Amino acid sequence: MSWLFGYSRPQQPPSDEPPANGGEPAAAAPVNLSKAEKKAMEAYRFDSSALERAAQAARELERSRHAKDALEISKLQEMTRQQEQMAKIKEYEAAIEQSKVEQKRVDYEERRKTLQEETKQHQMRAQYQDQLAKTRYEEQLLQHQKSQDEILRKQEESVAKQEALRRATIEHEMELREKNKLKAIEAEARAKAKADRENRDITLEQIKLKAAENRTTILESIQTAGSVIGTGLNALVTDWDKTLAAAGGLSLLALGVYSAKGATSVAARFLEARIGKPTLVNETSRFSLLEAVKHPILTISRAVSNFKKPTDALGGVVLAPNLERRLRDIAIATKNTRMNKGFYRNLLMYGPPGTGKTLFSKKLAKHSGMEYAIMTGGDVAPMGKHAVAAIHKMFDWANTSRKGVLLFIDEADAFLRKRSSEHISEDLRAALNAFLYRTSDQSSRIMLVLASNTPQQFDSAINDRLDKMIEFGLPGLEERERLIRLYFDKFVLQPASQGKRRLNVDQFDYSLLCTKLAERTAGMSGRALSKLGVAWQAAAYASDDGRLTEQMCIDICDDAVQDHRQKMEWLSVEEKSRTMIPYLLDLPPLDKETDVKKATITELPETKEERKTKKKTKEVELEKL
Ligand SMILES: Nc1ncnc2c1ncn2[C@@H]1O[C@H](COP(=O)(O)OP(=O)(O)OP(=O)(O)O)[C@@H](O)[C@H]1O
Repeated sequence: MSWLFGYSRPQQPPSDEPPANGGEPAAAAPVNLSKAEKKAMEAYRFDSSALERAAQAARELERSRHAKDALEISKLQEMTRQQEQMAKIKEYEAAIEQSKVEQKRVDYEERRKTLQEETKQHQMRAQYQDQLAKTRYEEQLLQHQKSQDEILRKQEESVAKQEALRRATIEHEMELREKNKLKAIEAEARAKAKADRENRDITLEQIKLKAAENRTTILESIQTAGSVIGTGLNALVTDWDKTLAAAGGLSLLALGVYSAKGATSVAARFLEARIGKPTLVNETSRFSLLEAVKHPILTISRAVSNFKKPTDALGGVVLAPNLERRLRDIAIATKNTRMNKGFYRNLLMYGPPGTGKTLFSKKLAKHSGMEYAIMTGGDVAPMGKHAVAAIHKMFDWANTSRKGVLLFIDEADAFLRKRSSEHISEDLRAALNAFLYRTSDQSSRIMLVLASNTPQQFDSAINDRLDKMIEFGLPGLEERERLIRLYFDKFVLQPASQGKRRLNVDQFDYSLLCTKLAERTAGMSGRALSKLGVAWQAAAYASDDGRLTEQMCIDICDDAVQDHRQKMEWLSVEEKSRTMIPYLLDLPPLDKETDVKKATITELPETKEERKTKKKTKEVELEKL
């Protein structure tokens, strides 16, 4: 269709020739014009060729058969173009709307950020104000505390002054009273001496009269008694029947008295062996009628616990793993011996005090279904010549038990020491002999457990009777930690959790505390650690609100450590060298300069090298001693 409007045709250069259709020439080119004139002419020239071509086309169209169609097509084209224009307009409108939405979104985002920033600023300001208020409050508190302290200090000072004044007054008063008293006594003595001196003759006369009277009374009584006995004897001698009757009566009376005495003592011994508890036995799990009458509640509770299932022999006893293994074997063997009615083996337990010897022995008896009896070696010597009878009585009593008795002798070295020793008395020697006689054979009724801190003092015959020797050492680091946990739980956590008593515990890491305290308590025995638990409990009860804090635990532990070290220092040289060398070597030295109380829990423990050097130094010192 381009031909219709002629825009696709190549443009004809303007020519001077007349057009083919005979029309007018476009313009007559002026000839011989200067350049400037030509330029001026160019400005007014109009190219009419396009119009001409359009007119030509219109004419051709008029003549053409398809003129109408062409017009329709051009109309359609125009409409299409208009629709395209409309679509574009819509697109532009949509783009405008889109840009408006985008603008709104950006605005909203801006506003949100601004709001956020404002909130943040507000928060920061609030926090800062809060911080300021806190600081101000703390300062006020501090100020208040200071003033309180100052008041307290002044009050204390004034009380101390008053106290000093009061004491001085009392002392002065007492001094005066003492002086007055002395003066009174002196005056009294003087007056008495003067009176005595003046009444000397009268007093002497009185004494003489009294003595004469006494003499006369005694002489008269002797005369009367003599005459009565003489008359009686005279009558008896002269009458033979009376003499015989009197002799028979006296003999019968003597026989009656002696036989009654013998029968009573036999019956008493029999009853004592079955009902009572021998004097040498301090503690026993065995039922005794006398004990039941004396302590009924204790006896009932013991009887109830005896009916319970046998307990673990090592329950609640914390020992080194090796020792635990050995003791477990012994417990199993003892239980089987009892069940099979075999012969018991005698044990020796030795080691420093408070390491669980007695505790384990009791548990062993309970675990094996036996009864136990505890005696102390130190009780034998004071009994003197009665010790032999007491030992026999104890063995008789033990032999009457059907369950079997674990006879635990604490401090056994006190009476089972070497017979050749000069320090042993005759009575003690006799007691030892009696003991040796009663233990000469293996027994299926009595299991002997000797405990001693110095087993090297035993008589060789005693050593011969021992089947197993077990050393109870001081607890190591791990055992100490277990012990501390055990007693912290027993004495603090359990009563606190029951809530019956007035005891609370602060929130802190108990486990970490136990670990740290174990490091500090080197050289302390199980007994010392159990006392630590009791001390914590007591401190909590003593506090105002019944609350136990971490710092209280640490302070109490430090005190105990300090006391323990002091006790170790007090041990005599002999004791140190004889019994405690292996255990003392493990103990860190006591440094009097450092106040353990001030030390904090965060202190680093000694290094291995330091410990070794200290150990060596101590060894050398002990050797020198
Ligand atoms: N190994 C341990 N495990 C748990 N508790 C222990 C241990 N050792 C000691 N104790 C605590 O210490 C207390 C005293 O212990 P025990 O009487 O058994 O010591 P011991 O070795 O017989 O001392 P001693 O030679 O002075 O008689 C026990 O009742 C227990 O509370």
